[in-house]
Amino acid sequence: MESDSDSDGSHISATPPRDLKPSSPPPPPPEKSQSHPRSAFLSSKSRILSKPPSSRSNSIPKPKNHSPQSNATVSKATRPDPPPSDPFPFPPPASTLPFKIHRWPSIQNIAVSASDSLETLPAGYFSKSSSFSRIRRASIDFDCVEAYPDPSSPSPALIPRPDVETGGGSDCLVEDWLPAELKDEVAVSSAKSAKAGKKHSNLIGGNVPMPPVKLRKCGGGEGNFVKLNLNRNKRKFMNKNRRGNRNSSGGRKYYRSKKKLKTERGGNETESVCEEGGLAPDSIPQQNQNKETQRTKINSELVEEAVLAVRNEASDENLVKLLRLTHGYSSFREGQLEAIKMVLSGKSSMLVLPTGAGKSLCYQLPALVLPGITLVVSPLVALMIDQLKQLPPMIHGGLICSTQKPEEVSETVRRLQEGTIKVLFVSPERFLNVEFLSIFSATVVISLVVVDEAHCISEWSHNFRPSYMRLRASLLKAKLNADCILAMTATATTTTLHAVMSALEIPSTNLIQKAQLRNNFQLSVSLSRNRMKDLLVLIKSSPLKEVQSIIIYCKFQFETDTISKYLRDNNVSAKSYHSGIPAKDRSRTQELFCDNKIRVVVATVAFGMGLDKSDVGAVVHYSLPESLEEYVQEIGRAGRDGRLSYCHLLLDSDTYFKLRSLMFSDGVDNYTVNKFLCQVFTNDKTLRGKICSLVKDSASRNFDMKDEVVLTLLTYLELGEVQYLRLLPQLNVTCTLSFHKTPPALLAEQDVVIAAILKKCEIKEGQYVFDIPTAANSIGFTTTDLSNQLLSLKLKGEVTYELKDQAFCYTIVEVPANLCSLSAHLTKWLTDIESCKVRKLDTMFNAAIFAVNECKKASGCSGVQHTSCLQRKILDYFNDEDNCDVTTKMGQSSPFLRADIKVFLQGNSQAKFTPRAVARIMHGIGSPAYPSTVWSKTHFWGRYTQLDFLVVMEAAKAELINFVRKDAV
Ligand SMILES: Nc1ncnc2c1ncn2[C@@H]1O[C@H](COP(=O)(O)OP(=O)(O)OP(=O)(O)O)[C@@H](O)[C@H]1O
Repeated sequence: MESDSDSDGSHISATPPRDLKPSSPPPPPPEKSQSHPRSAFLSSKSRILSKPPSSRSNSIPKPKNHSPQSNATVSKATRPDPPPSDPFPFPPPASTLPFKIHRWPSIQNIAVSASDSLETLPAGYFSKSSSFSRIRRASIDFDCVEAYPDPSSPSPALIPRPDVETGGGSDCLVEDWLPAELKDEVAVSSAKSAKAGKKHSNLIGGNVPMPPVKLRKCGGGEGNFVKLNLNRNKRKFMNKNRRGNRNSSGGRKYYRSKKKLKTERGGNETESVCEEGGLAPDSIPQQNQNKETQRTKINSELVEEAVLAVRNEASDENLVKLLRLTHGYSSFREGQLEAIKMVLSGKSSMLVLPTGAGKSLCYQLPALVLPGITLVVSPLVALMIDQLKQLPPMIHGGLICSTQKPEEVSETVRRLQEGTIKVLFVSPERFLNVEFLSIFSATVVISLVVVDEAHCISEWSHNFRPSYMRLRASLLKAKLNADCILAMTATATTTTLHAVMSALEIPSTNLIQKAQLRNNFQLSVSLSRNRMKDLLVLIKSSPLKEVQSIIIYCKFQFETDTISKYLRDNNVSAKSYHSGIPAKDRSRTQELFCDNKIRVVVATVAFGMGLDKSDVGAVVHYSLPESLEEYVQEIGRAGRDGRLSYCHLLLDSDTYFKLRSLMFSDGVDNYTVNKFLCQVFTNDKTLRGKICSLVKDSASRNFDMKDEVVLTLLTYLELGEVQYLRLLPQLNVTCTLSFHKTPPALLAEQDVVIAAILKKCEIKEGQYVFDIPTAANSIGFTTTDLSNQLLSLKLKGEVTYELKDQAFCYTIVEVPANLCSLSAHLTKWLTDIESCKVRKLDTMFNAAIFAVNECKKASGCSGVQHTSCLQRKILDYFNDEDNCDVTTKMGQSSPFLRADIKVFLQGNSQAKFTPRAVARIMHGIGSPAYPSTVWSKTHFWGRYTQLDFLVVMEAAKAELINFVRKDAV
């Protein structure tokens, strides 16, 4: 068998390889190919704004040397190979081309691994496989093919598990997805083959080298180190200066100029500008300090009086007075007063206001008035820090997240218990866990729970966060005695709103919803064949050339770096921003941008959350957003000062195809989920209530699921309708210990932990290797207790140790009565979420395509400017998602697909595949068991990105069945 996946039978490929050099003229194209999708980009619509003629010179596509028709060395390449249906119904080209173009647009451009550099995907970005439903449609019952398998004794039908270190392919055996009758056939055949010493033809060979799977850095979604008490040294009452100012850094500038002045006058050169933007308190001249103190005192008294007045009567007048004193604003914005009054009267409410409309104020004022504390649950640490900083000085805030040091958490708890914190920010991962609940003694009363970015609760939102499942009214009431909830979002469809309000038990009468789109945007979109050039032209042409601050959003980290460099090379001051850049450099970039020292930030989605720069004048989407929600959220970074701002989308098909493929990168199948559950709820009953662990690396390869998907499943098992388990902090579970002073046996006599370790360890080359949870369980310790004990022995010089194998840890609360139905339920849940995400992407793409291709330009749209039609699409979408056009532009069939899959399987007959695995390879998506580093070498990699993933998966299933059947005969 061929072991090199690069030579997987490409010479008999049904479609030609991509990289062969042309050696004969292209074959005559089929009639249909005149409407080649790429050629659509040549239409006049593809010209962006006032693009100079030179940039249009490449408007006629050159045949690529990888194109099907250019390859005469391939046996079947003499026939045209476009898919029969037009997956991309752009209008035919206006130009008369010297040759016809076939339909395989730059597949190699699309073939980027899913794991390459896609910016932090929301936790809910897993796919599921529609395989579940598709398989059902094919009336093959794949449910529970292996209910409760004993992991130690594989069914005779199963092929021996491969060594995942050495081969490609997952631990999900090819037979797992087979119909029962075929499994029997294969079982017989396998047994025969085994007797005859024959290797199963679809078995992973041990000779395909498997590169190490890149692990993400641990730390989850709360990756930033957070200093406590950020608002402690805040300048008092500087908010009025800072807020509502065209230049949001006005306050900072004021202080900086003072510093400069002082230095010029020979003042102390060592005085520092504090991180929050003002001078450090000790540098303020004594006289000023006194005045400041005096003012603060008077203000505090006034605020206290105003608070009392509101407590007596929450009238408009009293509230405006309080607003003036706390925030310096003379009036409320639309929706604010309504929301504040609702909350003050103890009614849970749902607040939907556009980005930048001032939602934070709707909990800040009540926090001051209500007797207890206000808990704010926020999805990102960066966002929490920002919100903490933005609290007015008289509202004391604190923050709790998992990346804090223990002493920082203790300090917050101390302040909380002594009553000096009014607003506490907490991440959803922390919320309601045992440690968190222990903070709240009877003395700490919670008056209000605020759920920021509340759409994250709903699976049907664009940004579902499994950890938000913790936020259910019933749980909040039971565990925190919290009756009043304020849910806030800027972007939610009707479906999402219903889901959120139902989870938080908010009556429909308590919905405060204003238009989800501000009306100071000019929305434009253009088709682009050369986005980089078009972007430069855009920025250097009117109206953007007059705009001081611009954000460019990209989907991939590498794009942000490339584009910012390109812009700099062309005299545009630009910096990139993404989560791969060190935090210090990121804040520096944000600071430079806020201070107008750089004009452009080229960023992934990581930039903008909590950014309160009011004068961003333009947002350019270099990549298609994944949903209209994302689009609205990102354009919402512009024009927060109310001025007209420009939002341009550079539309290209490659990005759409790539994103659509990636939507399927996290899918799961019922049989995989079933196996997963079997491993989680191990048959070993003695483990009930004990600490269990799943090593991330091996679990993700065995089940061919990303860490995020594993975590989502575990989170569901903890927070779903029934609590099956309790998640514990993740840790490295394998410890290799060396003793240095006291001999091990002697130390064991003095130390119960060492005694337990010696009983549970293996000795390898003089070192003691053990599993931390196993050792902890044997003496009833928590893993933290055991780790602390080891640490103290290390500090005494007794031992040194190394830790490895990062794992998810949990204890089992209840073993599900029926693993099969639970796995079916979980699979359907994930599948539905994936379909929803795909629909959202299609809707976004359709809206953009409508603007460039179908907009009649009757109602104010003109040229590339489509404010009116896009606004209408967006509002329709938010008002009633179901009415939106979600027809897909993806191809639904190809005459060559089955043949290509067959060739691929033949060329890799030693590897095991599932239909999903094959479809992923055809779509150029890497996965833990089939990493792009290995599989991108096959020439089928990413070949069918323009065909619907589900269609490819169906074809793969049919071919795999044929393959196995043949093998069984
Ligand atoms: N009544 C008001 N008058 C003037 N400015 C206000 C008022 N309320 C809020 N603002 C200012 O509007 C800006 C945006 O407020 P905020 O950050 O709360 O918006 P948001 O709705 O939470 O936005 P996002 O959804 O983007 O987080 C802030 O600078 C805030 O101080």
